[in-house]
Amino acid sequence: MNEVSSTDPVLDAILQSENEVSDVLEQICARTRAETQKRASVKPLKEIAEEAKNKKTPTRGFARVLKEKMAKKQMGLIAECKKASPSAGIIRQEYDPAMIAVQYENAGASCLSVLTESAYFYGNNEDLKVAKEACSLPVLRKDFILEPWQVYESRAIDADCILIIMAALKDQEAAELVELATCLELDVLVEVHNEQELNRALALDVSLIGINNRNLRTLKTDIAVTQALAPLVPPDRIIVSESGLKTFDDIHKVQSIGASAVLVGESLLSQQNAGAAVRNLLGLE
Ligand SMILES: O=C(O)c1ccccc1NCC(=O)[C@H](O)[C@H](O)COP(=O)(O)O
Repeated sequence: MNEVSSTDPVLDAILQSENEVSDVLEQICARTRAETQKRASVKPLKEIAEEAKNKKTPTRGFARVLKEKMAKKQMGLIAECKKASPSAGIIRQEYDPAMIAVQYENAGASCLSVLTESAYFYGNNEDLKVAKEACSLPVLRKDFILEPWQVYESRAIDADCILIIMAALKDQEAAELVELATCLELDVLVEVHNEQELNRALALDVSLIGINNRNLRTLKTDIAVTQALAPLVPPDRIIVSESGLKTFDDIHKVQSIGASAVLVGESLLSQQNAGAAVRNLLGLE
């Protein structure tokens, strides 16, 4: 779905190479690294680190809210804002993340997820800022976090939580990003798709384990991934089942096998009324 062209020679080279790489995750990560390098040349690490450290407002406690839901045996819903995705194409032609955030919150979502990746999801940092300002929910910055620069940036743009994708990182890189995020009071959702990634994730000092039902190489979703991996997660971690969840039955299924929260985007956003979609999904109407 990558329709974006650039006037930057480094990005142009990446765009050209993307056509030769079949793996979507690799393509997104290559582009994200190039973008981050470019942005870091405009705003050096020292400067973005200062911005992050100077943030006076505390984060909203993303993991805390999900823990509270879990303690009450209620399913936590992380409701996602995104204009588009590689698998779905454009989901919302008229995309208003602030309005969607309000609808999600009023309908009973526990947390928000906002895509900030631009080339494949048509998101940006402003989307996160306006969505956060419009509601009182804690917000996950949904992006491909590969560099410390992006962790500082996440705090600087007022994210409460970041996503770490094990398939995109080496163990040491993941551990360093988690440590930095924790120092900046950001929560971390660590995403896995198979047993090997899960074992690597469990070695990290994080409470939120995201089991992605989507294979990021083929883009296909299958709830059987949560079914297979959830029993391997120790009870002191919070399981978030992610992607491809559409119905109350799906939610019930993953809850019955140990998921305490779900991350849902496309099935909510593809309905006209995102609030009604949340209530239906949670079995509230
Ligand atoms: O959704 C994609 O096509 C995709 C492609 C490549 C990397 C990540 C991708 N999605 C990210 C996600 O995991 C979802 O945004 C999230 O879990 C919500 O999934 P859904 O409810 O299926 O929109």
